Amino acid sequence: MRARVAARALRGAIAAPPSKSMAHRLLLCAALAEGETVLRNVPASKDVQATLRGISALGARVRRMDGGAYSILGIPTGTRPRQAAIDCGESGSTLRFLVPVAAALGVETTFSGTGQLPNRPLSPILPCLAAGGAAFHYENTLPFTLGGQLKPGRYEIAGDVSSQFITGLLFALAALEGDSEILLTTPLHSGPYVEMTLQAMAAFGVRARRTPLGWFIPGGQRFIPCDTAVEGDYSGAAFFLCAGAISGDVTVEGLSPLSLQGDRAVCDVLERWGASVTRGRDFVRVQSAPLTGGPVAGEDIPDILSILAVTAAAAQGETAFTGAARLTIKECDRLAATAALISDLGGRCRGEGDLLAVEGQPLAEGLRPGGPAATHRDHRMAMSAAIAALWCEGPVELDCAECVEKSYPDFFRDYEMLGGSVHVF
Ligand SMILES: O=C(O)C1=C[C@@H](OP(=O)(O)O)[C@@H](O)[C@H](O)C1
Ligand SMILES: C=C(OP(=O)(O)O)C(=O)O
Repeated sequence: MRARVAARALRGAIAAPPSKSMAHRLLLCAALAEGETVLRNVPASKDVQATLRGISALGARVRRMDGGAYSILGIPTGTRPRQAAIDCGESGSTLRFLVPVAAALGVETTFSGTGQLPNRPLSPILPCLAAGGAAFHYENTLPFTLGGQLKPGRYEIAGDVSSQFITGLLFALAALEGDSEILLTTPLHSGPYVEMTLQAMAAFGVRARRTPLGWFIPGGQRFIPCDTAVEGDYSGAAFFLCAGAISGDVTVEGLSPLSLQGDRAVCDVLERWGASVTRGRDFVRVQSAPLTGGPVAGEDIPDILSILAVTAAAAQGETAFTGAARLTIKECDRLAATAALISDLGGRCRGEGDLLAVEGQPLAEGLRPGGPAATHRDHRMAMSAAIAALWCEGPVELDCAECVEKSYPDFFRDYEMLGGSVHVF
């Protein structure tokens, strides 16, 4: 499905979508708990559907309630399935969280996936799982089957490929009877995501302690079921907050200023660049103002780098994002795709090594042509392209509109609510 989108400015208020990252985590904890958890404000995104399928396959009983809530009966200790098959769709989080968890539960599980997922890295976690008791034969693609039984102990892993491996290990090791330790062999990137993991675990009464080189996870802990709601998503909201900064006045409701989400940094970056940012108790409002770009460290905030680059294209001066190499292993090579998107629409951007560099041009100095935009079927590229339409004279034509369903199914509805035009064909 293609879409032609256009907007001169976006104005108004929308509700933040629920956080996909927090939903994955709370669902995992609920699956590991004994008894019934009620989880409210669960996103309808495809990735979260994949995690719901995954925990069901491992033995959790999932029931949809009214209004986006779910009841989850945790995986019973005595009657776990011996085998399971999980289609992770395109969700890296689902795969990388569930691989160590399945091994901790001792359920022989076949993991499959679509899109780029079979090509995204999994190998960094496999040696430590093998040393810890898991058994598998992995040929650098999916499907692959993992069996064996993970034991408590010492797990060494790189911190700079994907933090999702560490999140998965934290869940898995906390479900074992003995004490364990995670040791980072390289510095941690995407660190705030690990903090979100610890926060989700704490909501279920489970703890891990930071050590100089990793985490200590006491064994014999129990995940205690609870009734909780998924918080609003800064990663999805970032698209419209950036739109407010480029041209307009956008309020996103349901965003907590206390959230541990690393992508909350979008507010600080936009403010530093000159936008007017108001942080309320439960909302963020961004109003446009003349923007001047400036350097951004991207190591911890990979999911907002593309939309920040699109925003920097409408700012005065050059903006350099460091830590951009990790964008090459997302749903597409987002480093190349972001540079191509901005360049194809008439802006200036290059991606090289660990650097994404944008040469901006303020709106007052003229609009860019617009035209076709390649999404590579990547939700964050599609949403970035739609916001880039704000600095384009003509419409922007996306080659795939439905890919937004991976994280933000209502994206185009919200785009229209704020005054943008969307024609799907
Ligand atoms: O843990 C998470 O919820 C995520 C971690 C990040 O991945 P990396 O840790 O691989 O950077 C991020 O890009 C992804 O969208 C969600
Ligand atoms: C990379 C993403 O998610 P995942 O790694 O879970 O597929 C994302 O949402 O941009």
